[in-house]
Amino acid sequence: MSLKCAVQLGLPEAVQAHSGPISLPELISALSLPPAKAPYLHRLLRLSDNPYNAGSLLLAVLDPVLTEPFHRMSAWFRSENDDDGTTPFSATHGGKMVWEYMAMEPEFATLFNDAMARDSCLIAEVVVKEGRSAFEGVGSLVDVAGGTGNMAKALAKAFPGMSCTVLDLPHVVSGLEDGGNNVKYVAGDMFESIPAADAVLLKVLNVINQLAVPTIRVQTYGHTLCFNQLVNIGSRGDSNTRLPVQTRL
Ligand SMILES: C[S@@+](CC[C@H](N)C(=O)[O-])C[C@H]1O[C@@H](n2cnc3c(N)ncnc32)[C@H](O)[C@@H]1O
Repeated sequence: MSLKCAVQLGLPEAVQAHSGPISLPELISALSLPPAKAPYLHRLLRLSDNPYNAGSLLLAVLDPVLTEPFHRMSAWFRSENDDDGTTPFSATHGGKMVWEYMAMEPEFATLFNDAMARDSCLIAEVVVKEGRSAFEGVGSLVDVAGGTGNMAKALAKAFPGMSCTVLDLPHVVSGLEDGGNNVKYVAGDMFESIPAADAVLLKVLNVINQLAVPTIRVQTYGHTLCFNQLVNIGSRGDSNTRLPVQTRL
């Protein structure tokens, strides 16, 4: 919650905007805070603005839109609704599922999409550096549920011969310009159709308990590339899975 407060106050931006080290009084002034609050300010974590800034992710996951459903989990467990598709999220938000909710709440959707885009910046950098072989011979690729396209943009830049299509729901991609970097956007539902391409990219998150470090696997299943972010929740790892990126062909 301290991080949320720091981001809401605009602390990272104030530090970033200041040329050189910033003193506490200068920071208080830059943030337009009462001088009496100076003693408390040093307790807040400082985040700096850069493409990997976790601020929007933090604000998204701590937003009541996402935290409220957790307060209803025990009630959901006890309820007899196994076959009606109700989730803690939909029970909180008038029966809407998460993507349906996002389509109707642009402010939260923007926050969430920005959080995803920041994450993709980081993952794309690792994938491009460590997983190049998975893209050899791929002339066209479609990033399914690719959000606002940061992954596709990074891939198109790294592999100029490859054209990239980002498929996502209309409220996410409508209004986004086709990038000059061989990137175009298609609004649609992945359960209805996926644009034709040499390869289909899926970025998924798995929480498993065998790995010692967070790991990204670039796996290919036929023409499907799967960026599998494996997040460790265990304590032991084995030597085969310690690489930051694995390419499985
Ligand atoms: C967790 S976000 C991941 C976005 C992006 N792949 C990334 O890693 O940054 C999931 C994405 O799936 C999209 N999505 C959900 N249902 C979809 C559907 N039926 N068809 C296409 N996209 C969908 C959402 O709009 C959202 O952008």
